[in-house]
Formats: sequence, C-alpha cells, structure tokens
Amino acid sequence: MKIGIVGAGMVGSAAAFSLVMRGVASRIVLVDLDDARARAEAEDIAHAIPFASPARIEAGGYGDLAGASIVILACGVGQKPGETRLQLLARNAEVFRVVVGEVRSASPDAILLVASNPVDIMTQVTLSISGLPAGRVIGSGTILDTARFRWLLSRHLGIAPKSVHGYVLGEHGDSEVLCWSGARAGTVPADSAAEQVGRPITNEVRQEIDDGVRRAAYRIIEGKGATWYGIGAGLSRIAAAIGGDEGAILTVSTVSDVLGVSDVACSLPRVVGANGVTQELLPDLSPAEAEGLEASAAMLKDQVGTLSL
Ligand SMILES: NC(=O)C1=CN([C@@H]2O[C@H](COP(=O)(O)OP(=O)(O)OC[C@H]3O[C@@H](n4cnc5c(N)ncnc54)[C@H](O)[C@@H]3O)[C@@H](O)[C@H]2O)C=CC1
Ligand SMILES: CC(=O)C(=O)O
Repeated sequence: MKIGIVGAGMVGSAAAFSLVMRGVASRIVLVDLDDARARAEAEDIAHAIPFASPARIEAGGYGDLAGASIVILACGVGQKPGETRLQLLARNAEVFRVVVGEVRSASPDAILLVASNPVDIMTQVTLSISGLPAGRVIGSGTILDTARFRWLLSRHLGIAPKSVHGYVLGEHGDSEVLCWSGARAGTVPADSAAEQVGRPITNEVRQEIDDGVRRAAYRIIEGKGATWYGIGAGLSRIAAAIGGDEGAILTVSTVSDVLGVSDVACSLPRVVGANGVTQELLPDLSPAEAEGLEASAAMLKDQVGTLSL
C-alpha cells in the first residue's frame, strides 16, 4: 500500500517510522514545504528498513502522491507550551486551504487521515474542502487519548494494556470525555476487576488517571516541545486497519450527528476498514458522560461556526 504524508515534522516522521516498523506500507512519500527536511527524514527512516519489512520511502512533491491509498495530513503548526489545540485553528485552517486541494488533485482516490490540531475541526475543514464522503476523511481524534487511558488504567490494575479497554470520546482536547462506565479488564468491568486485584479505583485514582490523559500533551510539550511517538503509532494503527480491511473499532473523528449535535466531527468508537469509516457504535454512557459528550460536540460545532466553510 502506498501512503503519502504531508508534513514531515515530528508527527509525520514518527508516523512514517511506525508505518515502516509495522510493515504497513510498501511505499511512503513525504511532502513538506521544507523539502530538505523531508529528504533528510526519508533518508534517516530508510536506514531502519533493513530491520523491518521491505518498503520504499522518499521525499517528493504533490504529484508523487498519485496512486496513494491514504494521505496523512500532519502539516502546519503545533502547540507552544501552555497553548491549547484550539488556538492553532486559524493558522492550520489556512495551511489546509492550500494543502487539501493539492492532495485531492494528485490523489483523488486516497482516504485522508488528519492529524493536525485541532484535529476534529481540521477533519471538518478537510471534509468541506475535499468534497469526499464523510467516511473517507478520518481524524486521528481520540485514538491517542484512548491509548493513554488504557495504558494508565492497565498500569493501575497491573494488567496488560491490550487486555484493558476503555474509550475517550468527543474532542481530542480539553473537553474530552473518559468513558469510565464502559472500562473493562477483559470483559470484567474495571471497578470490579480493580476490587478483585486489590487496587480499587478510588475517586483520587480516577482523578489522577483523568488528569494523566487530559493533561498529557501539556506536560510533554512543556518537557520536550511536542509529542510524536504515541500519535505516530496511532496513525499507523489506523492505516493498518484501512490497509488490512480489518473492521477494527477505533476511536476516530469523522463528521456525523452526535447526541443531537448535527454535522460535527468528534470521536466515537467507529469501524475502520478499506473504505474508511463504515459504521459508528455509540457506547452505553452514564448520564454525566452523555452530558459531557454532548457539551464537547456542541463546543466543537460552535468553533466550526467561526470559520467560513
Ligand atoms: N492528533 C494528535 O493526536 C496530535 C496532533 N499533533 C499535531 O500535528 C501537527 C504537526 O505537529 P508536529 O509534527 O509536531 O509539527 P512540526 O512543526 O514538527 O511539523 C509540521 C510540518 O508541517 C510543515 N508544513 C507547514 N506548512 C506546510 C504546508 N503549507 N505544506 C506542507 N508542509 C507544511 C512544516 O514545514 C513542518 O515540517 C500539529 O498541528 C500538532 O498539534 C501533534 C501531536 C498529536
Ligand atoms: C499534541 C497533542 O494533541 C497530543 O499529544 O495529544
């Protein structure tokens, strides 16, 4: 599978590296305004190929995206310490107004996978500019927050993260909702599993995990300027689900109606395969979680209203 990546900065390069190490792509093309950066990243990542599956990676222009099955959009600016994702909106919307048209002309059949922040609104911007069906414009949404939630909960329970399930829904950002009521270890509700392993989920533990998920980006950006490994792995996981026509359930962002808020991009568990998102599965939510999700979707809808789409 050929995959294009526009934006060969930290996120785009980490995605490319993860795609190579997982053997998801046979060919990767990196496109960036800074061509020297794209060439350097491609060469550096190529040196990992002998330790992974055979693949080709190179820098190129938009024309080189022809025939790509997926194009990842990781271009634009990231947060400075203390900045929120929403504060990036005007700058990244401007970048996408140029980039999405170029990508669509070069690669009209590609599924577009959006990573740039604020990712939910950038997904909606991409859908609007591209004219593609909603299921073929996928934001990475809360795939990263869900991974952070599962990892922190698994660490508390002393159970492998792959056996611990729990979704983060809504905005990839400050208003996101950790769906505690549906969290499970295997098929056992997390609260019950926690009692059985002697590590109850007290209000304090819940608050610590919530903060660990919701504030993760702020802490990491304070320490090293940006985040990239987690989202790089998340993007390659989504690409693998598309490439393998897996029908995997992933918390990704697409434009749909969410709890009475119409036409808004935010994350729900969705089925992802060769045609992109084909189905969404609204989980059972507690009244507080449902209220939080509706508020998150409504806030995103208001933000989209500030753009002329
Ligand atoms: N969705 C998620 O979970 C996450 C999203 N992000 C977001 O991903 C985006 C990228 O972050 P980083 O890679 O850290 O930033 P970065 O600054 O390292 O890379 C951005 C790249 O975009 C390129 N670029 C800018 N304008 C362009 C244009 N018009 N055409 C082509 N390339 C262009 C720049 O030259 C640069 O190489 C940010 O918006 C960041 O907030 C970051 C982490 C997680
Ligand atoms: C930067 C960002 O969106 C994250 O790490 O969650």
